[in-house]
Amino acid sequence: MISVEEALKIVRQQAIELPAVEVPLAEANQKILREPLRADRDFPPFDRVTMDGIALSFADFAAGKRSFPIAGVGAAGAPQQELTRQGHCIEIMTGAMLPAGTDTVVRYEDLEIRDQEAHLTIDKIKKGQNIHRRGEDRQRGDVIVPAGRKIAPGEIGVAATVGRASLPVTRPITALILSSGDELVAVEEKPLPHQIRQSNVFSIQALLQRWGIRAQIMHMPDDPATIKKVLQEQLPNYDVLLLSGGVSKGKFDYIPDALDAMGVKRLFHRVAQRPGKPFWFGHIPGGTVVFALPGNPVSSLACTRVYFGEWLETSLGISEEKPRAQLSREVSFRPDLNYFIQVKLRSAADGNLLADPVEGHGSGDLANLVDADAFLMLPRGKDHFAAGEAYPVWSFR
Ligand SMILES: Nc1nc2c(c(=O)[nH]1)N[C@H]1C(S)=C(S)[C@@H](COP(=O)(O)OP(=O)(O)OC[C@H]3O[C@@H](n4cnc5c(N)ncnc54)[C@H](O)[C@@H]3O)O[C@H]1N2
Ligand code: MOO
Repeated sequence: MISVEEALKIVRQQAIELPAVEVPLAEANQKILREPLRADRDFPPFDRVTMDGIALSFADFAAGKRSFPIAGVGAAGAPQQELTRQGHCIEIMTGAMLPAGTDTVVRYEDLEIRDQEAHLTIDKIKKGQNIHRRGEDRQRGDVIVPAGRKIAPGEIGVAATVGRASLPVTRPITALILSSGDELVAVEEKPLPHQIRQSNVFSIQALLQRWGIRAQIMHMPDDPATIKKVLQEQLPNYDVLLLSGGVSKGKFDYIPDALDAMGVKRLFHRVAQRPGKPFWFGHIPGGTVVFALPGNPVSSLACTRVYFGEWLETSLGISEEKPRAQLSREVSFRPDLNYFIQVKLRSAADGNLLADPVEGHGSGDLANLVDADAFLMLPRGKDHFAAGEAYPVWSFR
């Protein structure tokens, strides 16, 4: 049995390289950008008026002028106007190019217009006011978004503004979620007294959607020959297989042997943690990575969130230190295991993230997951955890 830290390290070492694919802008959100986005023009591309009002020359104001005959009107989207008559102004709208021959904009709220003339109603204006200067934000040729960045609404807006209708992004992972167990029946079926409905595969599929993965689902009976056949057929088709159930010590727990027989190399089996102790992890060298998750619903969800999440984020180059949350009350846990305790998260008045333990009835209690938001990792080596102590947290909401 290995420690959580060793297990995480091994999982990270199996990160894979994914190719880049071109996707339409509308599908790029949350994916990883593979090439830098550069400014094709200055940001903004011209001296942009930021208030509806009049554009004038500050020198006229400084010379004492307070009334300005209107020489023209400029809308956003119209070519640049030019003020040629000294002491005049041009009515100008937000988003328009600043007219040539002007350097200052006064908003409508600070003037009155009578007889085609604008009369200022304020005494103080600043030279250059209400203008967003050309190139003030970024210069043409600047890298605005570096390669490797996770795309979010800001990056989408920049891509659009520099004229990219499609973007090169990391191809999404292909994943198959495979359950096993003769007690499991389809969701649509009415279980007999000794049966239960499939649920893990759907929870795991939903969890994977947080990373934009559309995983397939399949079920296998507890029959070694069938399991091997399904594995043989499916292993070459996916980057990842997530198996649920059949990895502990039961007489019908065939998964580890079947994986071994199909050439999947075991990298570890059993981790010093609860839930999820019987977790099995391996790979086909240079090929498919396999997460064989313990069948209990809380265990399979916790292992997917923590280990699959870490593997995926490392593969995508976006693995980060996990956020931490503070226990809101004391907890005792005696076994010499890391404890991924279920918690509800809330933010305290001082801004700290607080974790309210919601322990439930063990790793088979799938109803408890609806009362929780996250797994908080309490470390081994102590059995009493005081209120206020902070630990890493993995949200599954
Ligand atoms: N002698 C031992 N027994 C067990 C150990 C152990 O160390 N020694 N570990 C326990 C722990 S911890 C866990 S977790 C489970 C994991 O066992 P398996 O991975 O072999 O899972 P199964 O036995 O197939 O299933 C466990 C439990 O979960 C239900 N299940 C399974 N798949 C699904 C599914 N797709 N949807 C809903 N529910 C599912 C299954 O019916 C069982 O009730 O082993 C302990 N035993
Ligand atoms: O992995 Mo088991 O989850 O401790 O019941």
